[in-house]
Amino acid sequence: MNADRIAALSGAGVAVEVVAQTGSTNADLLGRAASLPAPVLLVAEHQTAGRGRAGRSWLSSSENSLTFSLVWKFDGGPQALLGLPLAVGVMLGDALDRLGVQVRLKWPNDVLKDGDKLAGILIETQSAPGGGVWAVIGIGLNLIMPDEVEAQLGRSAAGAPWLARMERDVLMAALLDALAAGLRQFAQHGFGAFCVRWNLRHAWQGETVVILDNGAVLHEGRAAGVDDTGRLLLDTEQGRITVMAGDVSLRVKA
Ligand SMILES: O=C(O)CCCC[C@@H]1SC[C@@H]2NC(=O)N[C@@H]21
Repeated sequence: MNADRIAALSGAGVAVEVVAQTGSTNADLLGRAASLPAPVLLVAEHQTAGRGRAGRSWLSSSENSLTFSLVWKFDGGPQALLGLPLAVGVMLGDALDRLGVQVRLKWPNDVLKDGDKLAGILIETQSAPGGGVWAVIGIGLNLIMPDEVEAQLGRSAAGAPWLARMERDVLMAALLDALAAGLRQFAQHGFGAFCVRWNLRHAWQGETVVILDNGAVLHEGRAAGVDDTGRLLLDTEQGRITVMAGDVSLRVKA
């Protein structure tokens, strides 16, 4: 992939860097955030220590996935980022739709294609000394899922062969444009500007789900979308509750 070409194809005005290999693009940008004057996109052709949500690792194949992080500074404290991971899911969903791949979203921020995970989003943050907060938005997109990666994951994951045939620089520029426009909108209006679109893409709307914490079931109920701060609404036997954290899984029928 070519950084100059991605920057030229994109209208986002964001600095672009491409490296052949690194441990984790998120770790790299978190380490540099304090010295960055403006947003930077870092793309890695290969990651050796990709990080996933909840301390998990992120496995991907070099040839068949896109792994990148975008660092963005927001005014305000951590509150300003409420719902950001979900909003990024909407930005990706809209961009992928335009590229001909229909996706849905699983709370809090997985991108699904035909029920399997197509992309994962990991946002890590750091306070800026003079005020504000840096968000490092890391995205791993599976273009084609090779059998050996699926075997290591222990589950099936989606691929998007149509995207895999696209020129990588063109695909990356399209995603960068969607993210930059979306992040500017988020900075002004917060998750409220994305909530309706998230709910329209909700993969498990009305389905009976369980909320898990380290594998233990915390709640069970019907998924009813998210509120305007990004919390999952769950209709349980005791009434509606809001869920702030955890993994959601479809209930396995007895
Ligand atoms: O667990 C998840 O679903 C989130 C996965 C996020 C993976 C991406 S790949 C690029 C960036 N760098 C990392 O180390 N992780 C994110």
